[in-house]
Amino acid sequence: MSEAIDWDRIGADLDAHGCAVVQGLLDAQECSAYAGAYDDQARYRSRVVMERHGFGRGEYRYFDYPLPERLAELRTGMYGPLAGIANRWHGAMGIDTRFPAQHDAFLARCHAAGQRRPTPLILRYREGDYNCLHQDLYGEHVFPLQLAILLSRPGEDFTGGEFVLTEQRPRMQSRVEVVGLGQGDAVIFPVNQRPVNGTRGPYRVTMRHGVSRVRSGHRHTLGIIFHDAE
Ligand SMILES: O=C(O)CCC(=O)C(=O)O
Ligand SMILES: [Fe+2]
Repeated sequence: MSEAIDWDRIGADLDAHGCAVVQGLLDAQECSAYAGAYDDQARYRSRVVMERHGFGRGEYRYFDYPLPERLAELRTGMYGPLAGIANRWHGAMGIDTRFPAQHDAFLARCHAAGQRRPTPLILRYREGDYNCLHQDLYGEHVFPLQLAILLSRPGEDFTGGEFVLTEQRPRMQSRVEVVGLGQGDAVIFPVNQRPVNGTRGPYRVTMRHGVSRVRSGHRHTLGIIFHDAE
């Protein structure tokens, strides 16, 4: 995170659209290093083949602790500013839980509740693979924002495979958002719910995310979730 990130713009985009993009969060070298280490099993605690669980098609691996240094820095560094947005959102949604300013303190809360397993993950999609709409909830403690970083080059390494978000509004039709990402770009999005301003004050909408079918090539992403898993 060498360049300054415009957190006011990110907060405004999240409020208005339910997602925000940070361009070039990782450089091309970092992206290919993560993607190239997909098969380096020593870094990961487990592997999930999506088809076996009805999650879609493709696979992913959860990193083990200790996380690679840069990944740990990214997770801790992004948490602080996002905690401010998360607390504001909880206020707007009438949810009592508040998040501490430091990621360590939030992780201590997760760990005390038995959520001790790291959740950062790397995903790999090949031709025909996709990720069904889902939510990354791993226990009672949920940090309401997460990010996904595209490691591959759209149009060069792969085609298709678009990141999508759906927003389910109470007693209304659902809305969809397709997020255009370049290599190294991150999308920040809600894990579960977000507040939307209505004429009678804010109401809650339910969000899900997924990936459309990869038409050709290989697509890798790095996912950063701030709560740990049971
Ligand atoms: O591959 C993607 O873009 C989505 C990955 C995902 O579901 C996540 O990071 O939680
Ligand atoms: Fe996910």
